[in-house]
Amino acid sequence: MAERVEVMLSEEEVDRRIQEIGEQISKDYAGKQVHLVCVLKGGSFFLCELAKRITVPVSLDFMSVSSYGGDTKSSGVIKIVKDLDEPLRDKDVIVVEDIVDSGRTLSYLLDMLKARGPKSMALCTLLDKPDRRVIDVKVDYTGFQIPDEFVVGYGLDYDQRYRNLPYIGVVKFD
Ligand SMILES: O=P(O)(O)OC[C@H]1O[C@H](OP(=O)(O)OP(=O)(O)O)[C@H](O)[C@@H]1O
Ligand SMILES: Nc1nc2[nH]cnc2c(=O)[nH]1
Repeated sequence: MAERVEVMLSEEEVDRRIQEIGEQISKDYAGKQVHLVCVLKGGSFFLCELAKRITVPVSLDFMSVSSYGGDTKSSGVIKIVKDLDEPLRDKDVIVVEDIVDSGRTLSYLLDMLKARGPKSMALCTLLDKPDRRVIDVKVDYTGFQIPDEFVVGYGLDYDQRYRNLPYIGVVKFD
């Protein structure tokens, strides 16, 4: 079966939108330093592009999580595979993600990170699939709201492939 990727959002569209979000964050955090928290692996491509477009001082940290399998998977309970290097206390934190789907991962993760005492906490996602939401999550910055399709590119994988595509696409099987 042949596999191909159909473009949903072109490289130009994605770049333009990231520039806009970068400008908005720079305005909203004028006079402050933002601490960007990247959730690996998917969020890494968006984080790098976004960070370059933010004009207030930026610091970065990275974490990696995985959902517990089996019965607990649907609860959104996640295991920290790699924790942040720095404490969040008194920092203006923006969690940067590639996609919010059911909302389970982010709902759990944000609660966990808020308990570490940041001065403020916001969520920025490149993609949002509102039709798939199971748990309500407050998203502060959204690149694009997309329909319920499995997308790849810009950090998002299909079986670990396609993360490096510079656009958002949908895998089609002919
Ligand atoms: O809203 P949810 O339904 O919880 O889904 C969103 C999560 O799924 C993706 O991560 P994934 O598990 O694919 O990890 P990866 O970034 O390492 O590929 C994405 O980066 C979010 O963390
Ligand atoms: N690659 C990929 N991962 C996801 N995780 C949650 N939704 C998606 C999606 O549409 N694509």
